[in-house]
Amino acid sequence: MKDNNKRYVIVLTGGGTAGHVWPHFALFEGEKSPLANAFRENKLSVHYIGSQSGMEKDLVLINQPNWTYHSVATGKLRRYFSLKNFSDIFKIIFGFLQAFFLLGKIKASVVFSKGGFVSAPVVWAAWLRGVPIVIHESDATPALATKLTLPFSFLALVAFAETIPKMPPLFQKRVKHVGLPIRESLFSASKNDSLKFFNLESNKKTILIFGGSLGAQSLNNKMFNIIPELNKQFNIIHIVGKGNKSEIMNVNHYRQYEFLNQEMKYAYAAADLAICRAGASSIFELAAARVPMILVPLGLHASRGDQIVNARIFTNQGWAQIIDENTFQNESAIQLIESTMNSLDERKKALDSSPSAQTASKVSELIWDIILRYEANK
Ligand SMILES: CC(=O)N[C@H]1[C@@H](OP(=O)(O)OP(=O)(O)OC[C@H]2O[C@@H](n3ccc(=O)[nH]c3=O)[C@H](O)[C@@H]2O)O[C@H](CO)[C@@H](O)[C@@H]1O
Repeated sequence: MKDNNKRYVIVLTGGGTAGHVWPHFALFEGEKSPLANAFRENKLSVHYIGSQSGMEKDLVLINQPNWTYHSVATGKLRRYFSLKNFSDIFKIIFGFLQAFFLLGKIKASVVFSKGGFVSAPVVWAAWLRGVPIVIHESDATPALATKLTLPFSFLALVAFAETIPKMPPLFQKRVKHVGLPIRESLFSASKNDSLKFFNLESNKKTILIFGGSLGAQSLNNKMFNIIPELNKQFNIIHIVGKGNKSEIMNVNHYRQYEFLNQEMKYAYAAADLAICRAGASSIFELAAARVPMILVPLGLHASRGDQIVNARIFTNQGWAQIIDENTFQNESAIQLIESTMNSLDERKKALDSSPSAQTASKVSELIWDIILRYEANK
C-alpha cells in the first residue's frame, strides 16, 4: 500500500570545484522540479556526502542550511606517478567505509553523483547497499570519476551528446543526453540592479573575466597585461579565485573579487561579454544567460583536455570564440574583444540556438521517478 506520509531520502555527492556542486542546487529550484516540491513539502530529506576541505562543504553549509552535510575521507586518483597515490589508496578505502556506514544509517532512496574525487567511493558503497545511482558528466570527455562509477550506475546523464560515444561501449545504453542542470536563480537579476551592485556605470559595456570556480592564475596574468587598455573603454568585473587578489583593485571601472557566491547572478546580468575558461557549467550558464563568450580553455599541460573539447563544440556551433592560451597575444586579444563588442547583437542571436536552462527540471523528474519506483519495489 502506498504510504503518503513517507519521507524519502536523496544523497548527493560530488565536489572539488563548484562545477561539481552547483548542478545539485539547480535540481532544487523552480516550481516545476518534483525534488524541490517534495523537499518543500517535507517529503524528502537531502543529505550531501562531500569532503572535509573541498569547496562543496562551504557551498552547502552556506547556501543550504536545511540539507545535512557529511564529510568523508577522500584521496585523489592521479593519472601520473606520485608517491601520494599509495597513501591516497588508504584514504579512498577509508572514505568508502565511511560512506558505506553512512548510507546504512541514512537509508537513501537514490544517490545522485556529480563527479569529482569524493564521489567514486560513495557510488561504490551505494551500489553495495543496493541503492540506485544516477551519475552526471558535465564535460564533453568523460572524467576518471565517471569512468569509475558508470559500471555501478543505473543511469548516466551527460551534458554533451558528444560524450556518449566516448563512454565504454558496454555501458552506453544506460547513458542519456540531458544537458547541464543550471540554477534558475542565476538569471533573476536585472542589468540595472547588477551594475548598481558593482557600482559600475551603465554608459560603458561590461566585460566579465573569470577562470572557473577556483580562478586561473595564468589567465589572470594574461588579462592583467591587457586590462589597463580595456579599462579605458569598458567596465571590468574580474573574478580572480581564492588567494589570487592582486594590487590593482576596484580602480576606475575595474572590480576584482576572489569568488562570488549567490552574487554570481549579478555578474552574468551585468556582463555584455565574458572571457573565461571553458569549464562546462560556466559555458552552459553563459549561454543560458545569452552572454557572448571568448574562451581560453585550460590546456593539456594541466588537464585531460576536456575544456578544449567543450570550447570547440561551443565554437563550432557559433556560441563562442576561442583564444589558445599558448599563442595568446595582447594585441590580437584586444582586437578580438573589441570586434566582439561591436557585434554583440549578432553574437547574442547565435546564442538563441544554444542549450536552454530546462535541464534541471528534466533531471529532477528523472531522479524523482527513480525514487518512487525504488521505494515502491522495496
Ligand atoms: C581546473 C579544473 O579542474 N576545471 C574543471 C572543473 O572546473 P569548475 O568546476 O571550476 O568549472 P565549471 O565551469 O564547470 O563551473 C564553475 C562554476 O562556478 C561558478 N562560479 C564561478 C566563479 C565564481 O566566483 N562563483 C561561482 O559560483 C560558476 O557559476 C559555475 O557554476 O570542473 C568542470 C566541470 O567538470 C570542468 O569542465 C573543468 O575543466
